[in-house]
Amino acid sequence: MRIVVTGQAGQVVTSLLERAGGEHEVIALGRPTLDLADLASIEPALRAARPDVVVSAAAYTAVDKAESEREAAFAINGAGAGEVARVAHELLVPVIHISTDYVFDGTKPAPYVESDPVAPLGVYGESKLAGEQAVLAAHPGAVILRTAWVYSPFGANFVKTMLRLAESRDELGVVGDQIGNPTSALDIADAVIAVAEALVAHPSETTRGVFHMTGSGEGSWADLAKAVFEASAAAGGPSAKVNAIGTKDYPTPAARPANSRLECGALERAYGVRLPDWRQSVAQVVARLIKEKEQAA
Ligand SMILES: NC(=O)C1=CN([C@@H]2O[C@H](COP(=O)(O)OP(=O)(O)OC[C@H]3O[C@@H](n4cnc5c(N)ncnc54)[C@H](OP(=O)(O)O)[C@@H]3O)[C@@H](O)[C@H]2O)C=CC1
Ligand SMILES: Cc1cn([C@H]2C[C@H](O)[C@@H](COP(=O)(O)OP(=O)(O)O[C@H]3O[C@@H](C)C(=O)[C@@H](O)[C@H]3O)O2)c(=O)[nH]c1=O
Ligand SMILES: [Mg+2]
Repeated sequence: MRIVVTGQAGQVVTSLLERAGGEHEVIALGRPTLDLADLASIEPALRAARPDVVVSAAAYTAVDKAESEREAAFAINGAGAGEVARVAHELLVPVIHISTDYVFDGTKPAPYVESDPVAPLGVYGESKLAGEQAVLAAHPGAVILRTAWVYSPFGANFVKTMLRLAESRDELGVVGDQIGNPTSALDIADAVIAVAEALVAHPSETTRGVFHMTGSGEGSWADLAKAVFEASAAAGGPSAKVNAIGTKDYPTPAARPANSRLECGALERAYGVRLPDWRQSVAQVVARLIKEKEQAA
């Protein structure tokens, strides 16, 4: 199977390249060949790559910066994502589009299901919601996978930020009143490949639409930071004391949902896919990061 994925060095695209193994071919299409902000670049790039399935993983992901770059966020996450889906439909191949927990406002006192009303708090979430709508309008057979709190050995993410901060600080204040489901991009890659295999092998037996897909188990950002330092200390890496603080004590340009938890049972029922427990995956990623850093030194 030829999996064509948007983006070049992002966490999910890099994880797909690593996890596809010898079994599937993964072709990563990034700028300048495929630029989501340049709609005319998308069709020729996707056509030339001859996909069996398209994974739409590239996005404008700078949550705070998006507040002052609304146009760029909407061009990339809204119109760009819609064009990727339109071309996939024209090429008669399935599209798997990655979206986010930030489409919700976080006021629900329980994990969100797919049919819950969306109400993004910031520009990033609004632009990703516009993308979901554009993708579904352009490709009626699209599968949208909403994930959350993504970390990996690659790119920029909260886990790597915590390890970097611990190099120079003994204590860190981390918000304890936003809860969600930390998700390893490597686990996302395994799940996306499984969904892609089903879509390509048994298209008529698959359910399409929106699915939630996060790591199993929940926690706050402070819990995630603590898990990072536990794993880091065990592997001989840096650690810091985590002080759980309130959202009000960590002001940011973009508001974030207090409850980001996503209920993922529908994906398991439709595709038999369930992601591992987040603590186990965090420990694996942190151990790898520490080991790679030692080897590089
Ligand atoms: N990170 C997270 O915590 C979460 C992410 N998501 C979603 O998951 C998906 C993957 O995220 P993740 O891998 O973490 O993203 P990253 O922030 O790691 O990488 C973003 C990717 O998008 C690419 N990109 C950005 N702008 C453009 C553009 N104009 N044209 C083409 N490519 C572009 C980047 O390109 P380049 O390789 O050139 O830098 C990069 O490959 C996204 O859709 C995101 O919205 C959902 C929930 C949580
Ligand atoms: C670095 C840092 C962050 N925080 C807080 C700020 C924020 O509330 C929370 C997470 O901060 P970040 O900016 O790393 O995370 P953020 O960029 O909001 O992460 C989001 O990215 C997008 C792309 C998504 O789709 C979401 O699912 C989510 O993963 O932690 C602290 O409390 N202390 C700290 O030292
Ligand atoms: Mg960030």
